[in-house]
Amino acid sequence: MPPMHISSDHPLLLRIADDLATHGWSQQSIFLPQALTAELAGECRRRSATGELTPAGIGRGEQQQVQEGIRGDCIDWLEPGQCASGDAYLALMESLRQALNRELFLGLEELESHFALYPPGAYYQRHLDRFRDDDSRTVSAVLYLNEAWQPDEGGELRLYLPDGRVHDVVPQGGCLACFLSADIPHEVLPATRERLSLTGWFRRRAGAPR
Ligand SMILES: O=C(O)CCC(=O)C(=O)O
Ligand SMILES: [Fe+2]
Repeated sequence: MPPMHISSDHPLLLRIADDLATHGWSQQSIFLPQALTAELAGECRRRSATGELTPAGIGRGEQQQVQEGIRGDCIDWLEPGQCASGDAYLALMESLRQALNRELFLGLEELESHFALYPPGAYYQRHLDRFRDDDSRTVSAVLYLNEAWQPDEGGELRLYLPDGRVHDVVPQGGCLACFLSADIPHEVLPATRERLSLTGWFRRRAGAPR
């Protein structure tokens, strides 16, 4: 993977900041170069094949439970230094973090991200990404890793917008969906094929004023 750097004043990142400020969400259909998307998809599949992905839980800490009736995906956290494609993604997200802080004064301090795989038929019921006992998740950013997703394969991310409308994001490879974690309820609809993503949350210090 060639080293990739996007400066924090790249127009794509400024557009995301502007969308978040104006609407609370943003969809960038061509966010990642195809080669990087393919490498990240390969890493997600590799982790699946070696059993590194595990059923995702609901909630935090000791209250965490696996409930397939609420969410049916398997996940594995991405840490720096694990793979070149992951590091390239983290570098991009660092530029996005700097852009959001500079443009929107969000005070985002860190990113947590995991690979996710939804088997066919799996879904994630409507929810908010902010935990009741921890308000540090501020911006959610979901990157899709699915090559040539067809419109009839389902698997949309359905956003419930503040104005009462819904917006469906097709999980097409290279597409990034961002939204304010506390403000936009959303759900993942079931798909007829395996659905891969890399989901990140920019966090502020827990307890910081909104
Ligand atoms: O994969 C998606 O489209 C969204 C996943 C999600 O909502 C979550 O992991 O909290
Ligand atoms: Fe979510």
